[in-house]
This record gives sequence, C-alpha cells and structure tokens, in this order.
Amino acid sequence: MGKESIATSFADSLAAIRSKLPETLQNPQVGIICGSGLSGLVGSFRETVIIKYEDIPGFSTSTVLGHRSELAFGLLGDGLGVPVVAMLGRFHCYEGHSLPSVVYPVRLMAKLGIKDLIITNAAGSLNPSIPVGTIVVIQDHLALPNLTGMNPLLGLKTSPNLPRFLPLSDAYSPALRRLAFLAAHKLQLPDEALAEGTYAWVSGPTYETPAEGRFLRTIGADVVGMSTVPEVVTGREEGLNVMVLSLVTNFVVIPESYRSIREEVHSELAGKKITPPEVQVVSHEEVLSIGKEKADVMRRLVECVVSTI
Ligand SMILES: O=P(O)(O)O[C@H]1O[C@H](CO)[C@@H](O)[C@H]1O
Ligand SMILES: Nc1nc2[nH]cnc2c(=O)[nH]1
Repeated sequence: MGKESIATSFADSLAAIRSKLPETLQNPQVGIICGSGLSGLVGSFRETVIIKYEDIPGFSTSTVLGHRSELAFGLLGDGLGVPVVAMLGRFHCYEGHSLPSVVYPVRLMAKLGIKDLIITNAAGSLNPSIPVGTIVVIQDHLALPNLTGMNPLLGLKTSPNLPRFLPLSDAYSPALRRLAFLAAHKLQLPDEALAEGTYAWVSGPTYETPAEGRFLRTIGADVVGMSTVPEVVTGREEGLNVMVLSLVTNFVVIPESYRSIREEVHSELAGKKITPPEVQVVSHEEVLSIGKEKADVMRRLVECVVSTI
C-alpha cells in the first residue's frame, strides 16, 4: 500500500470505530493485544463495545484457533476504570498476512490515543528454570527475521514524523515491568509465578526442531513464539510504552542426545534390542489448553497493571 492509501485507510478505520463508541470510550489510554487463548480478559471490561475486525476498513481477520477477530473497548480496573482497547486475536505472518497488515492495528491504536501497549502471548520455554505455566515479563528480544530482512519498519515511513532509524535498547518499558511485579505481589501470586526473560521471534508455523531449540537457547533466548516482536517494534516507533507478558504453554524439547538409529541397528544385528526413547511433540491444542488453565491469572495480572498505570 502506498503512503496515501495507508492514510486513507487509517482515516476510514478510525471513522468506522469512532462511530460505534460512546463518549466514555472515545479516548482509550491503554491498548492490549491478547495472545493465543488469552482473550478472556474482555470478561473484566465494563461498558464493553465489541467491533468485529471485518467491520473495520483496513483490518484483516485472524485465522488461528484461539484468536477471535474482534476489537473490544471498555473500562478496566478499579474505581471508575481506565478506558482501554483490546485486540481479541492478532495477526501472524505465517497466516499469510503481510507485516504492514500484522502491525496495522498497533498503528491504529496509537492513532486512537493509547500511551501504553500491553501485549500477551503463548510461548515455548527454552530455559529449564522457567516451567510451563510461568508468566515471563519480557525484558528483551531476539528477532532473527528482523535481522535478516523481515522487519516491520522496512519501506516507506507511514508518517513523516516517525523516526527512520529506531533504537531498541529500551524497547521494554522498565516502569511497566515494575508494575507487573508489583501487581503480582498485590495479587499474592507465588514468587515463581512471574519470571523475566528474552523472547525469540520466529516466523512459524513450524515449531522448533531440537537443533533449532538448542540454537535459540545458546544465543540467549528464554522463550520462543511466532508473534509479538513486530507489534513491539511498531509500538516503539509510534512512541508507546510497551510491556510483553508471555505465558509458557510448553517446553521446547531439547534432548541431551539424539536417538541413534545407527546404534539401534547395530545392537539389533548383535541380538540386543534397544527400546527407543519416547519423542515429545508439541501441539497448538496443548498451547490452548495451558492458556485456558492460566487465562485467569493473566487476566487478573493485566487488570491490576492497568489499574496502577
Ligand atoms: O503468539 P501467540 O499469538 O499468542 O500464539 C503462539 O501460539 C501459536 C502456536 O501454538 C503461535 O501463533 C504462537 O505465536
Ligand atoms: N515457535 C514457537 N511458538 C510457540 N508458541 C507456543 N509454544 C511455542 C513453541 O514452542 N514454539
């Protein structure tokens, strides 16, 4: 899309959205992107208005199980509540969406006036000290696609006011991350419920081979997923404070050693049978099932952070 048609599209999207919102929700302060299976957060909204993605010009729709394709507006948190907008379902490149489409909602939320962006996702753990069920407050990322030419900021700037070269040394807001740990304390979550770590973005839709898992662990990643980083980078370009909460839904299988077919064959020929080890396989069903189990903790945590922003 050229610069002018993007601008027209934003204007059309904004007009369509604003026409459906009451005065109290016209100026959301916080934007939230809900990861796989984590859209239940909307249950905590008051004065909720839901707009289907298909009714917003310029928006795509999500095709992934656990993503709803709806934009939710409402008041969230204690007292009068903070006006928020939440994406109940996101877009991923592996669905065939272009990077500009994946990050379009982030730019739109910035134009709606949000200052803070809270992103949740489901991710696989690469770190033995971060078990399934932990929520990881992301402190940094490794984005192999960004480094190799799949960066959401490639191409014409969508506005002349945006920086051409964006520093990312402070991408994950320390102030918001502090609020996450304080919220966990306030909610009396056990210390181990929340960890800190680095997220590796891969394009998917394949899960990691053992060698890829080992590689990502070696280069410093704690968790891995197929989303989020394009949204973070765009949010930072738009001047937003960004926080990411990754729910660990599975462990990336990195066996100590490989099953040796050579040894098995040789042993069999020598009259000894070796029982092969069981291979663990991750599935999106497993991801969604842990998401369902932990959705409530994520919901309470995000609500508490929003209350204290
Ligand atoms: O990152 P979210 O959208 O939460 O979902 C994660 O779960 C899916 C794989 O099971 C992938 O889309 C991965 O990125
Ligand atoms: N790439 C990747 N994405 C995930 N999303 C949830 N779990 C995983 C995982 O193990 N690997």
